[in-house]
Amino acid sequence: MSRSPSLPDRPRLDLDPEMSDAERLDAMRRHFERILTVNEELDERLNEATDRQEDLREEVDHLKRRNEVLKTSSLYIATVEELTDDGVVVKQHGNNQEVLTEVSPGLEEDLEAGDRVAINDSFAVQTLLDDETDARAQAMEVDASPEVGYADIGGIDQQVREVREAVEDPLANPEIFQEVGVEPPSGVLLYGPPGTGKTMLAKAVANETDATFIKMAGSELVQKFIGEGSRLVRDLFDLAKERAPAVIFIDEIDAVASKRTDSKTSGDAEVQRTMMQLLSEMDGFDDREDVRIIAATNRFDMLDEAILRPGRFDRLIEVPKPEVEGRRRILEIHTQGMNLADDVDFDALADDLEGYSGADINSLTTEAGMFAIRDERTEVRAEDFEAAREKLDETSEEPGVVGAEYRQ
Ligand SMILES: Nc1ncnc2c1ncn2[C@@H]1O[C@H](COP(=O)(O)OP(=O)(O)OP(=O)(O)O)[C@@H](O)[C@H]1O
Repeated sequence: MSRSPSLPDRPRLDLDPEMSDAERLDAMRRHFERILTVNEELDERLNEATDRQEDLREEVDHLKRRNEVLKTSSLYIATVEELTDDGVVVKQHGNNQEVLTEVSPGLEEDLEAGDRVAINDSFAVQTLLDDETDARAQAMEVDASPEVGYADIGGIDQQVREVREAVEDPLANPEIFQEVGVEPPSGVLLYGPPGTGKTMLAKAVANETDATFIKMAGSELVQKFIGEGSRLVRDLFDLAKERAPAVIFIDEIDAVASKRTDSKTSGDAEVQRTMMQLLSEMDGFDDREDVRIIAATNRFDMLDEAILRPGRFDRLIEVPKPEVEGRRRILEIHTQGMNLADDVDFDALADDLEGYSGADINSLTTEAGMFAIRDERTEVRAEDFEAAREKLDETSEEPGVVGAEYRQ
């Protein structure tokens, strides 16, 4: 950086007592002119300094922002072990490394042993995090006895059979597998368009085997803190073992198990770590007969093949949209409690609903009921189903509305 030139000297007025009045006046005029010049020069220097100050301020702001980004993009999760006079002992999640570290000013008083905190690259504690149980509760749905049975699922009988074979038999009769000497499939992967009954299938199999249903959405596993996703995966498997017999259902598995991309952002690395944790939990799961794992995806094409290897998700079951007979059955299931008029013809209706998923058919029946209510009738007629179908077909033209993106 160049150093500023020194400031101009202050002009001096030298008056000689021998001077005549005219000479004095002249000297004073010249002095006055010198003062004006110096003043102009100082003004100019002041403007320069103000501009420079402005530039520096911008630079400081920029550096502050960068610092913020750096701080937030590289935080790790740790648990406070002990508060000592020399600092705080924290244990980092993931590698269990213990370190004695310092705390950001203003945080010291809030910390207690057992707290979950975010630490930066140099292990300094940056933030106090919410209670871990909150994070767990948000990410997982636990249902001791889901109220879905096989009879509630229509049009995918073959898939129900396959899931029962791969999940129910090892839970209910593990000895058969031992006697025959074969390993039951490790994990079942259900794939197909949205709303075709994948979640229902997983719930039904948990219900019918009296197992606890534990659901986690893949998108919830992709956490912003380093180490958090893999920790949740570990928690998920620990919880399943505690609550066994249990069915673990990982929805949207593509969020954690997509093909590797070329980009090397820290977010991708974190997703990779979460997937590795998932694979290692599955690989290390020897005595797994009382915990079964089901995953689901709408994006089979995106999956990393590593998760499909033997011993992992090695039973693939496609859950397609229902054919006409399946649509008829799903219509029956979802109108069971409805007061239907004689003119409702399920065969004709099922024929017309080409491309509808189970979830679409469920919406259709509810919508038809709404038309009857609006018309102040207690009986649902064929015309209500027709009006409901028109309404759903209309909304499905708009992107983002149920059905639009996957109805071929
Ligand atoms: N085969 C089916 N039989 C009966 N009802 C169905 C069927 N498929 C879907 N439904 C209805 O649609 C709702 C949503 O289905 P579900 O959540 O099981 O779909 P999904 O395949 O898991 O969807 P996503 O991929 O979007 O998670 C169900 O609660 C049920 O009312």
